[in-house]
Amino acid sequence: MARKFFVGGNWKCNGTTEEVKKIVTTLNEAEVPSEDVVEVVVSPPFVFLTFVKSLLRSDFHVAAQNCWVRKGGAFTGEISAEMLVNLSIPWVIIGHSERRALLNESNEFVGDKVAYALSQGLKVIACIGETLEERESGSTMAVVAAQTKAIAGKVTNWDNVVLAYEPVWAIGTGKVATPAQAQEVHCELRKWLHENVGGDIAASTRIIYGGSVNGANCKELAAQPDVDGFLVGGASLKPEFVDIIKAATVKKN
Ligand SMILES: O=C(CO)COP(=O)(O)O
Repeated sequence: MARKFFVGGNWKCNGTTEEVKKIVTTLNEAEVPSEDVVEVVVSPPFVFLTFVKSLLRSDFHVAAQNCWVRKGGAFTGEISAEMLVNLSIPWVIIGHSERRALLNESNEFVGDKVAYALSQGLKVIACIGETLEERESGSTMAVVAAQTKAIAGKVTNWDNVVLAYEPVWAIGTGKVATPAQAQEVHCELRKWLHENVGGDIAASTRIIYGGSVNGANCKELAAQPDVDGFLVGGASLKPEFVDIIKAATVKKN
């Protein structure tokens, strides 16, 4: 089954109103492959979500960077999945390594969040990835399999899930995984899905790569058979994000 190329821009905790307008203007003026070829989703901080949604071209979509694990209520500072649905925000990023590390989000908690967000009708970019220590000790696959298992155990319908492999050592470091390193893990993850979830789901679920992706390295990564797109941090705030979107055409050659 064909997997449509997916490019997400995770703006993290960045931007002023002026900067946000500038990024959106650049995206709106860009000539990129059609929606049939590439799915583009940008993820501004919560406070800019509706603003970006109102300005953004209609073939690009928005994602929140997080949401609460259950129904909203007395949870000061949290944003619920129901609120995102109410505002017609279609996507949410869950389990980013920055939240796992800095806010102690466990595999279990991330799995619960993914399940709840899906149950409310959101589409989810679920993030996994190993630290440098884990890679160097040879436990990369064990770590990402455990993270994926915690998610897979609670997901009944994979149609609205994109799996983002983001090695922690590659995030914000300029130290991108080599195409071979990315392909190896993506291929293993697809095998894991095949064995533990099902062949059809393994074949149809997009597994995207994140970690120091930029305009210069995106094409080689995109050419890998199991790399179905990207989740981009720093470079998604810059005009080169457009070049990363265009890397989708590599798949058609
Ligand atoms: O964390 C990331 C995307 O979610 C990747 O960040 P960088 O592209 O800045 O390395």
